[in-house]
Amino acid sequence: DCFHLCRAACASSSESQRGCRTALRAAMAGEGGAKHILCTGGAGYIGSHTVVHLLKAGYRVSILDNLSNASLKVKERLKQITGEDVPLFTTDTIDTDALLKLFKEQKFDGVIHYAALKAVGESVAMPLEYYTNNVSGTLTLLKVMREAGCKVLVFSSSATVYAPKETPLTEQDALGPSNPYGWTKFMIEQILQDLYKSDPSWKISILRYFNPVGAHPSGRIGESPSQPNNLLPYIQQVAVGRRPQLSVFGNDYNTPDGTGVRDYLHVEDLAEGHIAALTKLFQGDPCCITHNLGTGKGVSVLEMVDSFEKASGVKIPYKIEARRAGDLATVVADPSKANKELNWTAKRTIQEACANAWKWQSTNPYGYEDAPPQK
Ligand SMILES: O=c1ccn([C@@H]2O[C@H](COP(=O)(O)OP(=O)(O)O[C@H]3O[C@H](CO)[C@@H](O)[C@H](O)[C@H]3O)[C@@H](O)[C@H]2O)c(=O)[nH]1
Repeated sequence: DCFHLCRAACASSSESQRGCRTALRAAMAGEGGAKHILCTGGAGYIGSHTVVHLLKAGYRVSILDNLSNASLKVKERLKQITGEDVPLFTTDTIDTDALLKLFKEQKFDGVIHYAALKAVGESVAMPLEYYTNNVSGTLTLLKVMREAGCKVLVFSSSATVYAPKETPLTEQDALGPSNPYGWTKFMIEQILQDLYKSDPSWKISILRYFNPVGAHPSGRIGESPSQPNNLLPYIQQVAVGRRPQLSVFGNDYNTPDGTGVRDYLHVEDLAEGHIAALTKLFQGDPCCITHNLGTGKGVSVLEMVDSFEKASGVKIPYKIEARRAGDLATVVADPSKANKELNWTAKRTIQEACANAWKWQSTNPYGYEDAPPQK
């Protein structure tokens, strides 16, 4: 079919990729036109990687991002990767009038909603900001989507909605977040279920991600936290000399090497999971359906350090410290529902994730920011 022919014809230059996408969109036009997707939070870590894959799959894309935790530089990096100048609107999701205007002007066919505050510790200190931004922002977006008749939504949820448990987690497992950030995701999931019950013409996909890692293989986009909380970004910053050493939070857990075990998922696989979910919504009946996106495999902190050292050739000094409050020994997904229903599987390895993360970090040691002045 056209899609596979186009893919086969795709060379690596962005010029020919653009030609390929034009052909793909022309083919989609025969089926009612290339769908126009709005990615809220599309300049962020996961959003920016998804934009690349949406374009590759023949979608038209616009980004909505208030740049509170993202850089305008992402726009030029996306152009370098894809050859396309993706429109970026800096509207806030809680600004109803601006959103209404945007939806009137642009005619979106669907939305992937990433825009949110996401730091667990910060959410404990600033719950009102988190509930306002994440929950109220989503309510505004949903009301505007309803008003505009745009009722296709992929929502960025998190494994953090589950109640603490140490076996592979299925979508049926008990929910119960342990911090305000997690509660905002939990509440939005509930709002989406209620919305669908009230109006079953919506098509809604809720994706619960486990631990996204890695970067685009080009090294042009990646995760860029100024203060990293998560394991791999911290290791990356130790590797480029921004931090002296890694603190390993506990080595007395009931795991093979005593350190915490998580389900690390390459951000490129995660991006493809969104394309699979979105495409399924467009092809299928109205629904409100939830899927875990993870690998199903656990990796310990020390295994991650070892993989990163091998991928980068850089030694990561670390020190064993006390357990971090609230951490569990093991959190791993059961991804079989997504494997089956979305025909999606996480394919990339931890080694690939480390190699890609290193390419990004070593060529952009301060992420999208300029290096601080020398003392
Ligand atoms: O400097 C560090 C950072 C982390 N860890 C350990 O590394 C593992 C992973 O930690 P982290 O990368 O912080 O991920 P999680 O604690 O699993 O939390 C992530 O994954 C959750 C979903 O599973 C989301 O809710 C959170 O937002 C997201 O930060 C854990 O065992 C931590 O104890 C360290 O030893 N040192």
